Amino acid sequence: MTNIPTVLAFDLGAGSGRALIGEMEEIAPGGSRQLKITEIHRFPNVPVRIGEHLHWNTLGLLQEIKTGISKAFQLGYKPESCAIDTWGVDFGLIDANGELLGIPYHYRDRQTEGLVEELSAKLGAERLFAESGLQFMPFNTMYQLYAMKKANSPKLDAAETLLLTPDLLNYFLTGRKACEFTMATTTQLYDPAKRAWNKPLMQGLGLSDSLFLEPVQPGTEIGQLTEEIRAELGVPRLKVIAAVSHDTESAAAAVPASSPSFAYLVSGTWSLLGTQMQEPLLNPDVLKLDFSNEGGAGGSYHLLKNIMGLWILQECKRIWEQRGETFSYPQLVAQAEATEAFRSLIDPDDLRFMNPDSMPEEIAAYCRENGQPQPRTIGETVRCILESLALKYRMVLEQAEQLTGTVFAGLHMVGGGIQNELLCHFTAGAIGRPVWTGPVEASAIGNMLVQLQAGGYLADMQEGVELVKASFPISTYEPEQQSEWQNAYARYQQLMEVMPC
Ligand SMILES: C[C@H](O)[C@H](O)[C@@H](O)C(=O)CO
Repeated sequence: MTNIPTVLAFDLGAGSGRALIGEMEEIAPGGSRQLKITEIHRFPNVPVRIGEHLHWNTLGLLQEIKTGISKAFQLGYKPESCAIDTWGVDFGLIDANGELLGIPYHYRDRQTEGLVEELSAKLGAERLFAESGLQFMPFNTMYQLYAMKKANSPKLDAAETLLLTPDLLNYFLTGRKACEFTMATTTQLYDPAKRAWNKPLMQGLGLSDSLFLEPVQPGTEIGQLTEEIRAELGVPRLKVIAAVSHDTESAAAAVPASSPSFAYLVSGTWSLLGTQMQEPLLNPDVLKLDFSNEGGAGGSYHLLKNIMGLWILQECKRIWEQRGETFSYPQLVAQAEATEAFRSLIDPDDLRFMNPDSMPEEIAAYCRENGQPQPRTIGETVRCILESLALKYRMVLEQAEQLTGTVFAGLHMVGGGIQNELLCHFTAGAIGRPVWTGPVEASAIGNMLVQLQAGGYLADMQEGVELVKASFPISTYEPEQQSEWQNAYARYQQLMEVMPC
């Protein structure tokens, strides 16, 4: 019997993490191949508040990763390698003895409030953009480090190395420190034009430039599981590979597009809407429209925008549950469907939605302050969120077209958010073009493709995309109710003029 190439992917999102096995099966001898994915472990990712700060439960996440590795072997799989992808920007600091200093901050921690404005005034927004290519988001690594600097954090003085979350977890697994390229590009301290760390900027902020390791490309072997972990788990040798470690870009690498130039939306806690480029786009229009250039697979760059995403709905659901009103997502969507269309709209990217004490009340306040009826029911609130997201997607899609001079035939949506079919319908309606959805597990699949390529089973990532197309169904949503969506978009544009993003 021939061995089926098997890999283990860990995909960690802001709300939950998953371990999935990927098996590349030959469906006819010498013929076409398919990727079969099996989820073997799922765990919540719950941030922890200590005093005034919000942190990740990094050690808990490591423990869940170890459980995922154990389960893989207990279930009889023989993965050749494993790899981890996570959200961007966050990090741990390692001291001279190789130990973690403190507990990594969560990107929604409030320590960076006001720092976008402060650093733009101090250094110039133009310079910051030209040298990072990034959207001005308060949680970018640069602002987090600057907040620590301003607070005289002793951790910064004691730190020898900064490891971004996937690199940190890889370090715990292997004892090897590395910095993966796509994560490095989310820091705002990496210069995309020079493809190098921005040491003058680090020095200007009072940060030690030796904190940052030379980036490695996805597919690089980080090392083997440490002897200690193998003994603890009772598992054989296992290679740890650098994935496209930033989950957004991992998902983008798995978009089953047929055209070389396509627009995608990675839908989850965040909505990341963009398109792949070969080189970063760093002109003043990109700065004005506040887009990001983030590193992707194969050294590519992606022009994209972070949109607040389903976080707004997740937070409402959490608050309603606290009040004893517990509904599943399908139940929430059913309530939204039964309400009046386009009653009230919000700008999902207003920073007030970043981490408010009560999301439903924040939405109601936004509507009131903008002369709109405030949502009265759960269904009305959910509808307001989903319609507003869809309209925002149209705005950002059109901006991406304007910046790249490309007209996109439709939008590929991937990630967990595509399970919300109403959002997919609304998106097709809002953009007035087809929406193609799938696969749900795009980030984990992108992670697997990198491992399969590193193992020599795929010639390149394009062959990986063909594998995705052969393996996972795509659903199509056609645009409907076009005059209603046009009117809503006109209203939405007016709202954006009042409160620009
Ligand atoms: C901080 C955000 O999570 C990040 O910028 C975004 O790109 C992401 O990684 C979403 O998972």
